[in-house]
Amino acid sequence: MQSSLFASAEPQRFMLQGGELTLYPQWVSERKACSLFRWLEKSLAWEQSVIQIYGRPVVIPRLNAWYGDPGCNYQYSGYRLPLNAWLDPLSEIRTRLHDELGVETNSVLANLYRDGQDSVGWHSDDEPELGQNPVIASLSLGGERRFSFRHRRDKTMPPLHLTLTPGSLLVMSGAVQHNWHHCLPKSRKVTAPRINLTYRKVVTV
Ligand SMILES: O=C(O)CCC(=O)C(=O)O
Ligand SMILES: [Fe+2]
Repeated sequence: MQSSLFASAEPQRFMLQGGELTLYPQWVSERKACSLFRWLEKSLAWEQSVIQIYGRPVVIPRLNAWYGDPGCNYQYSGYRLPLNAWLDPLSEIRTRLHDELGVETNSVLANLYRDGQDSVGWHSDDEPELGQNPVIASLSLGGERRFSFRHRRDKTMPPLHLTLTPGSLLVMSGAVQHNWHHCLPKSRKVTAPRINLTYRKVVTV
């Protein structure tokens, strides 16, 4: 399935077995998405982390940075990201997620895909510190990218391909992380960098 670029700002819902995705195509205006992108690109504590895959060091093909409440520690693939204190524009989005959508978070993982060669491979956000069935709210800024889901076990389930446009918010909830993997593939068609803010709730603070 391929989502089209909706002119309407109506949320789109996708029922995935055991979970749900809600895509708000224009959660942030184009103008605001643009200024936020520029500010985040120059202001966040970006680093290119080195993770462990099958015991070997791998330099991730993107930059990332971690912000959150004190004690919100987050580790993936054997690497613990340094925790940074909230910056106002990041906490403003956190407050809006809570007030408008009832999504409670205490941290945010920012990703910067510098070009089409930057990516994130198939994974699910199922680290123990996020608890069972986490709600993850993901804001896209900058260049548009494709984002795909495939079932973790049942290969007969059709994959889902979304296009994440600047200003769009994707909320993943229910058993999405338990049942599905997601990825942001490399692409030769990409012409602009992208920043993604994935708001999360670390439950083992
Ligand atoms: O860039 C994205 O939209 C998603 C990134 C992601 O899946 C992650 O940080 O866990
Ligand atoms: Fe993820």
